Amino acid sequence: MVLFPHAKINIGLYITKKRKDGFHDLETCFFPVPWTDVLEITPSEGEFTFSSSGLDIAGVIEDNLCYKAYELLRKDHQMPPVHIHLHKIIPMGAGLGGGSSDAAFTLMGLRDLFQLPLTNEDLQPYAAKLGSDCAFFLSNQAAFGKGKGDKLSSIEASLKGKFLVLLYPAVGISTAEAYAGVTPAKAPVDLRKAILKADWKEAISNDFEKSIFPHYPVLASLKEEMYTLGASYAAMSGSGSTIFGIFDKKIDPPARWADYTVWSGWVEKD
Ligand SMILES: C[C@@](CO)(OP(=O)(O)O)[C@H](O)COP(=O)(O)OP(=O)(O)OC[C@H]1O[C@@H](n2ccc(N)nc2=O)[C@H](O)[C@@H]1O
Ligand SMILES: Nc1ncnc2c1ncn2[C@@H]1O[C@H](COP(=O)(O)OP(=O)(O)O)[C@@H](O)[C@H]1O
Repeated sequence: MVLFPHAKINIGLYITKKRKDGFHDLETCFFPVPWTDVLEITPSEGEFTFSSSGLDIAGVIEDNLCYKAYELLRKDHQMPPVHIHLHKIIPMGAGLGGGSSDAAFTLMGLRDLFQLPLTNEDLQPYAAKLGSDCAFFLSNQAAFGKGKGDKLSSIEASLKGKFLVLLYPAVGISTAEAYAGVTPAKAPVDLRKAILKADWKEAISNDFEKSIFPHYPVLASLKEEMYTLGASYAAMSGSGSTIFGIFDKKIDPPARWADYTVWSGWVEKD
């Protein structure tokens, strides 16, 4: 079975509270982006095995979220061993949620491969244990997230018909460190309402930009460059360092971005 775990971007991100469990409460809108890894799951003999190609993934196999997803599901459901091959394309530590997406798609892939009687909703508690962002990837649809990012509700907003440009400038930012740099505060807007209006540029922001941009001024200038190129909205995704721009027409990435990882494409589905 071959699956295509996709990336996400956050449009609006407000960190509202430090929780007793050390995590933070946030308010954000997640949007799926069709930049994908390739994940193959096949039944195997003997024991669980894992291989990867494409971008190097740090750590041992036991650290990999695909392995963790398999182990977590296996505790409650009888499953034979599998071989997982992950072709890693989505940059890591980039604010694109690629690892969480791999984990969520592993859960759904195992469920489908072994016909486990589980709905996507039944998979939510497993996803929440694997990562705060993980539950979002169980449905390929824009969602408002609160709590740790795992309390989701659907939103009517969509990027369908927009041309998206994602620029990863190879600045690796640890999510935990990014959270540590933010002072939580009440969200300045009701994001669920603001996302339905047209003035995103004036109304919607990402709290991480305030603490991250002073350390990496290149990120602030890349965001400005997106606007110069005609973006209707530009921002950093999640804890960074990916900067994205939303356009009404196709643009060609400028030659000066040759050192960066760039993905661009039309969004074709809601
Ligand atoms: C910031 C966001 C925004 O969508 O995305 P990324 O930029 O990582 O893609 C997410 O909240 C990232 O979610 P995820 O990447 O799943 O984080 P986790 O693995 O659960 O947690 C990594 C670390 O981030 C911090 N963390 C994460 C989520 C949260 N609500 N509060 C936190 O304080 C904790 O220090 C935790 O140990
Ligand atoms: N299957 C996986 N793919 C990517 N990263 C993984 C995976 N499993 C574990 N990780 C770890 O998770 C970290 C965060 O990766 P990722 O979710 O892609 O980024 P982000 O949190 O910025 O959205 C990586 O640095 C990596 O060490």
